[in-house]
Amino acid sequence: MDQELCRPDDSIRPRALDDFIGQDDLRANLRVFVAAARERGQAMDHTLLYGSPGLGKTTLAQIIASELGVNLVSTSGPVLERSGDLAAILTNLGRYDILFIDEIHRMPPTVEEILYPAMEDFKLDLVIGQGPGARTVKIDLEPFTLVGATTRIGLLTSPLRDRFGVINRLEYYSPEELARIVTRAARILDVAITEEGALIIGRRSRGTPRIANRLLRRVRDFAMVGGEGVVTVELAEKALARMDVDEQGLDYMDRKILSTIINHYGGGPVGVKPLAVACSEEVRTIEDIYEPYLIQCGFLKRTPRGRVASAKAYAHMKLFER
Ligand SMILES: Nc1ncnc2c1ncn2[C@@H]1O[C@H](COP(=O)(O)OP(=O)(O)OP(=O)(O)O)[C@@H](O)[C@H]1O
Ligand SMILES: [Mg+2]
Repeated sequence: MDQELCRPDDSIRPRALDDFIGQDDLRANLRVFVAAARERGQAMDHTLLYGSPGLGKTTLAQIIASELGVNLVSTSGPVLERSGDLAAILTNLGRYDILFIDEIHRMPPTVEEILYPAMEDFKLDLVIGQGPGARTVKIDLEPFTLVGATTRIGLLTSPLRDRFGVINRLEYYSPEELARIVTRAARILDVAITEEGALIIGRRSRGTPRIANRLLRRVRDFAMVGGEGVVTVELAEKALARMDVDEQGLDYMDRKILSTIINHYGGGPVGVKPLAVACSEEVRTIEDIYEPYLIQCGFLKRTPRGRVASAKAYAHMKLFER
């Protein structure tokens, strides 16, 4: 229990490609790339994974390393403040290791520049000294694979993007896939759940495994306290209603965004900044987390003049008027 509290994701995070549910095309491709790299005895091509938060980018990076049988070294864009930070990591990589850089779009330009020769030729250009006496030395690196992850592919510079051999987009999951993910997690967490109960959670998880797993944990609490211990349709529906998650999987903030556009801005268009202020939320959070799903479901449209609520949004929000 303690361990679960500290690292809530670890026990249910899939460890092998076979346990990873959904993203079928991507998974099939990765299987080929991994097998080919192993067969050739080379580092796998640099791989970029992009998609909304919680769709499995970090999980996949770990799986790639374990399928290749190599070490994974993890860091993230914002952590790499100076080029020396990245140089230290690169020189310590072992042969064919995976270097995972999360939020790679947030790497400072000076750090990004030393990544180019490292990715291309497995070389590091180090500048030693300062001023007129400064000189560059080239250091050979072990062949490695860079796995980059980002929620914002549009913010990647093109020189960086072009150096990835493989660029993969993670899609939202279907309710059925999410139900399978929930069923698998329930088995690991020792929660009894019916097939239909899992589908209810799957339908309301915004296409996102991380949310599905989080809802499962909360529904489990309701099943244990005051329930029969089994997650049935009735129990799942009751628990999700208590958590303010509606039938479309929208939560309080999603509905607040829609109702703000409809009631304060006549349905839009409204810019994301005033919208964020009106909702007391950060622009980035709205852009990265809420908007993509609202757009995907057809509740929201992005136009050059701002965000617009769709007819579907009006119909959905009517349900909440009293
Ligand atoms: N395909 C999948 N099958 C089963 N579980 C999954 C799958 N994808 C993700 N998960 C679960 O969802 C959780 C979130 O996944 P992960 O941390 O890999 O997302 P991410 O894309 O890296 O998100 P972020 O952008 O926020 O870093 C994981 O702990 C894992 O348990
Ligand atoms: Mg991640």
